[in-house]
Amino acid sequence: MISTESDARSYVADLAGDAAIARLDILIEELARENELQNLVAKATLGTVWQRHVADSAQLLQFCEPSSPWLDLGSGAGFPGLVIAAMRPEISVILIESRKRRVDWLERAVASMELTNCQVEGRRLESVESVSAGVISARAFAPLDRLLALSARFSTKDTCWVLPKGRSAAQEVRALPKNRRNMFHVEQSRTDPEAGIVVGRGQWSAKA
Ligand SMILES: C[S@@+](CC[C@H](N)C(=O)[O-])C[C@H]1O[C@@H](n2cnc3c(N)ncnc32)[C@H](O)[C@@H]1O
Repeated sequence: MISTESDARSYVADLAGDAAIARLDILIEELARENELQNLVAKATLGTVWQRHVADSAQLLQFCEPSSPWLDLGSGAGFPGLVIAAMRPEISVILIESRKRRVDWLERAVASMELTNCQVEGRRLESVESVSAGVISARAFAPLDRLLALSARFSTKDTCWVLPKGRSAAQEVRALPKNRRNMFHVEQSRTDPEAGIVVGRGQWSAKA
């Protein structure tokens, strides 16, 4: 379990190296500044930002082979999407976010971090043009059934899903229709012993 800030930083460095750490340091510095102006993350989490946000995002790389495009739904402050883009420059990452101030923040962060593999779709997911996603991630975006209904059209038989879901992960999977829920399983989070990540592969069909 990743239980200190230095553990979290080393964990990310081991997965992605110094260039990624340099980009993430920029993110953390700018996030602290921007959080004074808009509520991007809970203020209390800024002191443990490597554990609560950066490593929490980075761990998704251990559950899914990254492939393009990686769609991050409801990116908000940029987690996990900005972290994945910083750690995997060879993957194209699309951040989908509807709130204007957050879209502006994400665009500034992409520029400051000098990410050339990351694009911000500043609109509601419902109006984003369909693409075949290599990976779909979403942290704190929507209940699982709604998330799947909204994003089914981006999935193919090869799409990998990584959906941090906190304590409700297993319960949300159990609530899916019986004949289709077996494409998902729950992995334990490495940053929070009580949290689960819904992981799956395949195409979700919006119809039963
Ligand atoms: C609770 S925040 C989570 C942000 C980030 N993923 C994180 O974990 O820090 C959810 C974000 O989803 C965005 N959102 C909600 N519904 C959306 C939709 N239909 N399309 C695009 N973005 C949406 C909100 O504006 C908000 O920024």
